[in-house]
Amino acid sequence: MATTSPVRELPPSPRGLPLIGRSLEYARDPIALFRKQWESYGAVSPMSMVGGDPWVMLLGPDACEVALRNADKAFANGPAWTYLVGPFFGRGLMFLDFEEHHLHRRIMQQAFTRDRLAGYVGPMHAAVAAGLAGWQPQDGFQAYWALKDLTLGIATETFMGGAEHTSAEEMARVNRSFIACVQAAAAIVRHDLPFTRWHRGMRGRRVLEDFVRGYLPSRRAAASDDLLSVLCHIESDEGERFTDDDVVNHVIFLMMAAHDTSTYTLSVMLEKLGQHQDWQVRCRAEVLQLAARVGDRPTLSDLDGLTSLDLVMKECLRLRAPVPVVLRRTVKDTVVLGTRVPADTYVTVAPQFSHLMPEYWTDPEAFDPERFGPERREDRSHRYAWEPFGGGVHKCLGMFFAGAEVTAFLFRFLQDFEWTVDPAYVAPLNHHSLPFPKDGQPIDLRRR
Ligand code: HEM
Repeated sequence: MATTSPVRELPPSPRGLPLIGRSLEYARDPIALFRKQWESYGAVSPMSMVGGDPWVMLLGPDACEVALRNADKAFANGPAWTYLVGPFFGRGLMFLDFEEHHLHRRIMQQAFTRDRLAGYVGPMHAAVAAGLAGWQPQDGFQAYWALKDLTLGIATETFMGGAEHTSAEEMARVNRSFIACVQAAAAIVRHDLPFTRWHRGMRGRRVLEDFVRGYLPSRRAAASDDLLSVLCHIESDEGERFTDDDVVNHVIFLMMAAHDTSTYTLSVMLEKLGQHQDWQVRCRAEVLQLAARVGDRPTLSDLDGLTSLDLVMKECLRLRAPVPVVLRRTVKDTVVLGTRVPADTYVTVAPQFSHLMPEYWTDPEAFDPERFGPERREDRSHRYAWEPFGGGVHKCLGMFFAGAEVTAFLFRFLQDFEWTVDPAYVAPLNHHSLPFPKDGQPIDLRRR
């Protein structure tokens, strides 16, 4: 006779501090918190975070897979992400669920086809060249902040067609507004009161809306290759299109989704390539070979051939995922690996922990890009062992865009510069919202 194991109930959550639960512990050292939870409870553990609501943490690829695949439609994105950053990025694709998400994703996919991506690569090269022209080689060069400006330049070129008529000063204000919106996610006071982070985030959102809305008439009037224009004109196979509000919401979310994640990925790559000169030399040799063959402006297919850079990018995303956790909220009771998770529970899904589990990776803390090479393919140890771009229906729509952006940048950078980072350096990370190096990621930079 078949037997079924009884469903376990979650043990009570450790209390943490009033109002903020264990958020500070997360902000201090998320990996240490993941390990503590894993050792105390295993894959499904109780948590307490900001707001005092019940939270659950899912650790390891099996548990992450259940939530990301979402076979019984128990996990929703909107109510979870809205809680964290909804007023600033709400109604972006990642915030939509089920039928509505399906409809918007169907339309938006048209903006990320291979042909469209190939069209974004030209403006990327132009923005990289313009951005790098201002980099002054020196010891302790603050790479992270320079990269942040440069990737905003890429986003402005590829998303907004260069944002003609916006002065450098206004662009700097737009950049500050993004930062205000992202940082508002970590606010303890989550109301629009003067002088609070939340308030600065709300003000930032208004700046961003005015900025994007100002370009709608010209982009609706004539189709061009930038993402804003593409979103104005694309339709799904069934003829569905975005309204003006949809376009504004999607572009603001896309700029956020693309900006911090790519900046951090590049910053980690500069750190690791600065510490591991053998890899820097290897990647440069590949780039020089490509440049000798195709010149200054490689196409998307040319960039695909930079295989060493691809290995390094994958390894950096494993060691330091730009999105270490994704959020969900249960819309009904469900069971994860035998443990009941009640309806209306916030759920933290932690891909970053899977990336460091010795069960799936040899010497997981070591920088070893070759582990992704055809001989080893450690990422195949489990379908969800490596999931920096998430999984299931919400899997990152911009992953190939990010790959193109990163390789377009390094294609130019490796030719023009060489750099070192002390092998003993450990980046001091701020984890209040998406991670970034508090010291600006210093590198010793020389022109070649
Ligand atoms: C290295 C860079 C990036 C990383 C690590 C990353 C990571 C992620 C992750 C983990 C998710 C899933 C969120 C969830 O499941 O709730 C996601 C969603 C998304 N990302 Fe990215 N992302 C990156 C770059 C980009 C770029 C460059 C774009 C756009 C140009 C982009 C657009 C999106 C969109 C539209 C979604 C929502 C997909 C949906 O909900 O259907 N991302 N990203």
